[in-house]
Amino acid sequence: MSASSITPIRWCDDGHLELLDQRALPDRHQTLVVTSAAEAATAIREMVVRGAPAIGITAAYGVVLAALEEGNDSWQARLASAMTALAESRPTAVNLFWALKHMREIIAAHQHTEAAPVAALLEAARAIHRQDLEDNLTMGELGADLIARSAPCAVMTHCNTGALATGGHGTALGVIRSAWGRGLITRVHANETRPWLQGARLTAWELEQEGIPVTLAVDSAASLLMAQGRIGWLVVGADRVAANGDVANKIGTLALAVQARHFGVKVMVVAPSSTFDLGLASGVEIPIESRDARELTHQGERAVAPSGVDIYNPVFDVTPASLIDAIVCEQGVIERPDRSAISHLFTARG
Ligand SMILES: CSC[C@@H](O)[C@@H](O)C(=O)COP(=O)(O)O
Repeated sequence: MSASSITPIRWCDDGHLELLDQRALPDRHQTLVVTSAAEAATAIREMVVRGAPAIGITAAYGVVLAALEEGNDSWQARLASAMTALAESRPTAVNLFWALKHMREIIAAHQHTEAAPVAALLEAARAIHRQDLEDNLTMGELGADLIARSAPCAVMTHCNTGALATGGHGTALGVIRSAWGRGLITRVHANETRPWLQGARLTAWELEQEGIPVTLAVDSAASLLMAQGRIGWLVVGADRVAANGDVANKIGTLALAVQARHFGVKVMVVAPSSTFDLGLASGVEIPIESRDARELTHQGERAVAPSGVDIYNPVFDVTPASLIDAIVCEQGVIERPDRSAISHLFTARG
């Protein structure tokens, strides 16, 4: 499978969704068939599909599945309850709520039709999927232009922000792909990303598919790599960007940004406009997901912590805007992000 053919989400015209099961990667490539909105919500919750844009796209197709379902309730009631279940699947990535809002607008426009507006909902879900890929390609070029200022250099990335996490190409990994294609990058340092290992299992795999040189290291090696002057840019994605430019992303991003500032490494956040939540004044308002203690206490079936130990397992953190050099969005690049720069970008572009 080449990187360009990695397709984590596929709508099938007989009315079901196929998800590449990311829990089994990199050793097994298995597909999960999803036939209802409830199954789509479970797949998001259980990380069959993950990454902010991919979660939003899956939720949009989940609404289409609900429209295709049959039952005694009105289609309006059925879709309302499906959207509640989808909205409860994961709390941090705002792309999920953005996609549901979009689908809700389609439903509102067809409120009085007798049957659920399946065709219109499917077209909307497909458009969200397509647009995400287009946005990633745009951001890839914009981000690569920034890297060009210090090229050639090695970059560090965290978590997985590639084709697996999006409609294709990727956000931060999309910038890395584009920059590699332009000869601007010498190597990618991927952090393993404890505890779920998105960096080891998914990012290293995606980069290897494409022949982009990648070195995998434990998360705690990042500061040493930066101290040795081996990293030009830290390039990460986002799950939610507040109106003042604070960024929620995979746990560990905050520590990386602090270290980067200390060692003079530039920090780039790559996020489409669907990841911005301009209704939140700052990052303290972003809901942070905590996941199961077992992610820390076990490796597979083996216990690696004493039974019953108290566990703290937040899976995102918030990096203040002051530690970010640039946010790359498909609408444009925001250097030294703050409230006024963000508001200017979105008002200028609509
Ligand atoms: C394009 S992806 C940006 C973020 O969604 C990514 O960095 C991330 O934190 C994903 O977290 P995950 O818990 O794997 O869904």
